[in-house]
Amino acid sequence: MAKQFETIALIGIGLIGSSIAREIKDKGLAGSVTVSTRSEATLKRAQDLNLGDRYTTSAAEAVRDADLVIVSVPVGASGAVAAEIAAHLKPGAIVTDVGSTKGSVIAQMAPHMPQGVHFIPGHPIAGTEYSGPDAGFIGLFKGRWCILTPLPDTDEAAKARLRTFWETLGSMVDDMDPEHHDKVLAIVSHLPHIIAYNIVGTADDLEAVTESEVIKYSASGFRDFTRLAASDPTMWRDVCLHNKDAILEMLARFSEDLAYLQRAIRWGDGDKLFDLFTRTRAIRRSIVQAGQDTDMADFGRHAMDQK
Ligand SMILES: NC(=O)C1=CN([C@@H]2O[C@H](COP(=O)(O)OP(=O)(O)OC[C@H]3O[C@@H](n4cnc5c(N)ncnc54)[C@H](O)[C@@H]3O)[C@@H](O)[C@H]2O)C=CC1
Ligand SMILES: O=C(O)C(=O)Cc1ccc(O)cc1
Repeated sequence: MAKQFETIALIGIGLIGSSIAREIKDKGLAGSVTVSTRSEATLKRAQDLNLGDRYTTSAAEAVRDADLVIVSVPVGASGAVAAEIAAHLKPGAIVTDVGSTKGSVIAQMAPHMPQGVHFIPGHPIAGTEYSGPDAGFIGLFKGRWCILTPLPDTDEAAKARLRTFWETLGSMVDDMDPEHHDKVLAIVSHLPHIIAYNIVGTADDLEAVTESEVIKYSASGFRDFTRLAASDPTMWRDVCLHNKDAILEMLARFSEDLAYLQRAIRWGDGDKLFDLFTRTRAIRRSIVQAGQDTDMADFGRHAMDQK
């Protein structure tokens, strides 16, 4: 495939950054890739995995000659990274990110972006419960959505280049308003993770009561929750803190609906239960039919296989 950028800088080289690095190398999308991350140990691991061409712990140094800068760090670190790179960005460079929240990332990064630099926030809706440079793999983004949340007055040519980049990685690309993104992702991604952390925590607290049988007899439903609940604690702490309003709004709605369910069970209202379960089954079936089954467990297994 043809080269799309002369130099790409990857700031943060965990699951997402290293998956992007592998794709760039595999598809020959850059003349040169500079990898930067805060810790020496992670950088060394990235070098051992041969994820880039140049390696540095200085994000400022990494972006100096980059035409495309991709920030793939926990969302709480976005502001610090933006502050560090701002003065060193090349005029005309495209700066993007992959953070799971968009309003907060924009609030943290946009004020630092100099005139003449194209800041286009993004979010690939693709991942696993694994983290770190070893967890990345080619194919992670294939057939998955990548949402761009451009600011008003974003340069169309720069946006088109970023769109083409993600499409080359196999993604389908959509534009979205950041506030809308944060609400949608709160219900389809953030709440499921919070619910998983909660149910696994509750089961763990109950271990004494249930004589340690929770893990022993865990059925596949509970196991599905444990996969999500194994996701990176730093990343998900940051998501919760940085999409606070939308998450709290969705949690309130969720609690209300749970109370409705609780009431139906208490009063033996089988019709209500049956109606809800019928409606939700139809949703799952329509997702599977549309070929949009986000069974990330497959990705998880794939990542494990690569280790
Ligand atoms: N894990 C997932 O399934 C998905 C994650 N995301 C988003 O992608 C971003 C990265 O997530 P992962 O790759 O999964 O995380 P990860 O934990 O695998 O990697 C994070 C990387 O950021 C580096 N880092 C942390 N703080 C830093 C700082 N202050 N300066 C420079 N580097 C720093 C770490 O050393 C590591 O290289 C997050 O914002 C997350 O919300 C988006 C889609 C899916
Ligand atoms: O592992 C899973 O099931 C995921 O849902 C992966 C994921 C995590 C965070 C995102 O912002 C996008 C995708």
